[in-house]
Amino acid sequence: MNNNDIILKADNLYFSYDDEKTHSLNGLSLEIPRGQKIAFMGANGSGKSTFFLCCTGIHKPSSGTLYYNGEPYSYDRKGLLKLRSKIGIVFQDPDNQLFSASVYQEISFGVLNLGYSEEDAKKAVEDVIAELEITPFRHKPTHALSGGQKKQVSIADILVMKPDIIILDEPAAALDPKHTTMVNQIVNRMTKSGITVFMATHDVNYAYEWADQVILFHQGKVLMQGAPEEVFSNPRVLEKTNLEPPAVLELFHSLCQKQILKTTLPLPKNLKTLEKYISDTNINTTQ
Ligand SMILES: Nc1ncnc2c1ncn2[C@@H]1O[C@H](COP(=O)(O)OP(=O)(O)OP(=O)(O)O)[C@@H](O)[C@H]1O
Repeated sequence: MNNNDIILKADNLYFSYDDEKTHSLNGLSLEIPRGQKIAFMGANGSGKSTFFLCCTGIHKPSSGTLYYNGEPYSYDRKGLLKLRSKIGIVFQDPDNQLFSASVYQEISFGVLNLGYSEEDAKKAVEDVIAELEITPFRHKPTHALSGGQKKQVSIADILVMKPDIIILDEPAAALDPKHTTMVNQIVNRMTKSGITVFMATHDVNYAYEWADQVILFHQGKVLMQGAPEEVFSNPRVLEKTNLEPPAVLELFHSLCQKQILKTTLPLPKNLKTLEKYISDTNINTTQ
């Protein structure tokens, strides 16, 4: 792959929270292609959140280098300001992110801090309020919002800055099905507009269908990176990271074993494709 196609690269990162005996990142290296949807998976404590905090410049690795658009990270004030505007993180718990009194203040804080004029900030905030359907509660204090509304505002906080990369740490955690669907729709719109999306998730079915690439973390480094079909068809790495294969793949393989479907078919991405395989087979056998 051409180097210009790599938006973020990590080279041999180490990071420890307290002492140098336990490494939360333990020689982690990876390359992320621009404009893709990347699912980060792995057991609890495997280092996903720590890596995300390093990506945004909140943590600095004790050794190793991060590159954004081919340039090594710079941790001076100017470098960090640039990182903050280009790589945004939406935390798992919105209460760790929202700190302004009102929704409007909350969403405008980031752009005003980046030096937008009042007028440009107003336009950017209004656009994102409309896009994320925040209008009905735009005048509410942030502490009075529901969990789903808080999640919408915390995504708006980041989107308003028009980042190149948006990092979502388990965006559907604690959301009901309606709000999960809404967040998924927002994420789909982001990827269509060319933003590179990193998402930590434990949901193998979602990751399998959604992601262009899956990165499996294990003990602070990358165990495997590849297309979802490739990663989720590897029983050894799934077992090591405590992951089950996606339901649609399990069903497909079981139908192949029973010789209802042919193993030569491409792996189905979702249940709709699997249903089509089955109905095509029925048509072929009844003709
Ligand atoms: N603030 C902290 N202080 C001390 N240790 C921490 C802190 N945050 C994370 N760790 C440790 O760093 C390691 C990696 O944790 P991290 O939160 O990055 O994993 P994760 O893959 O995001 O986990 P999860 O899926 O549970 O969110 C773990 O051993 C964890 O205990």
